[in-house]
Amino acid sequence: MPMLVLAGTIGAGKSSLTTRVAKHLGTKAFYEPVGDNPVLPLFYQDKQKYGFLLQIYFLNKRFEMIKRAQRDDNNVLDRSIYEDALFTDLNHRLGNINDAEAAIYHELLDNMMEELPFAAKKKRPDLLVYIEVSLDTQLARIKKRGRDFEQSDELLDYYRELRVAYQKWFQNYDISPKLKIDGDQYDFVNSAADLTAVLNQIDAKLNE
Ligand SMILES: Nc1ncnc2c1ncn2[C@@H]1O[C@H](COP(=O)(O)OP(=O)(O)OP(=O)(O)O)[C@@H](O)[C@H]1O
Ligand SMILES: Nc1nc(=O)c2ncn([C@H]3C[C@H](O)[C@@H](CO)O3)c2[nH]1
Repeated sequence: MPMLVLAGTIGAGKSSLTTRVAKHLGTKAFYEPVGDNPVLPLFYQDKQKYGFLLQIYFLNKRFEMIKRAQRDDNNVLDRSIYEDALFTDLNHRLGNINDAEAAIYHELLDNMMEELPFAAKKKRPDLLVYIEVSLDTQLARIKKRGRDFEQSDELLDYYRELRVAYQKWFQNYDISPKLKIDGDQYDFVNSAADLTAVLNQIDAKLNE
């Protein structure tokens, strides 16, 4: 049975699709910590003060999640460890994380990756599914979901930068087979037909 990873920017639909793909494949779903994350609301209030701490928080949780998931060899993960580094690099570039913090983060990440069979490519994901959405769709979904700390108009530039960083990252991603899903076109949350179309694309890619 496969190990799938769902990737995409904030509000792209990863958690929603993780649930549906796991159900479809009869596998376990592993979610990113959000509601119980004490650092996330603080980060959105003061990115420079909490940027590094948030990256360490997510890296630690991600590592834990991958280790749990690997016990089963049969699962769907909401976001990849590779995207954590994308967030770190973007926040470094934006000045929210300083040079020393970025260097420490990457050293720690390398050390941790050596402990994962994942990193040795023995156990990389069988498929990375990237959901791409336009900025308008992303903003509409963030609004609809309604997490308070993600609503400020001041975050518009951050969301814009993140989207561009994601596009480049996906283009260069070569660690496993990959598939892009058009999250504007397919409403896999409300339309059964759209969900089937997306699941068919995933099945076809897994069977390649
Ligand atoms: N394809 C879609 N069509 C319509 N609505 C969607 C779609 N994907 C997600 N949504 C809605 O958009 C909101 C965000 O979705 P979701 O929480 O799955 O995103 P996410 O990528 O996991 O976000 P985050 O990175 O912030 O955790 C939810 O309200 C969800 O119902
Ligand atoms: N700065 C930062 N670094 C990360 O590694 C990271 N991973 C997720 N997030 C934020 C995005 C959503 O608000 C929310 C849910 O994805 O958490 C992150 N933010």
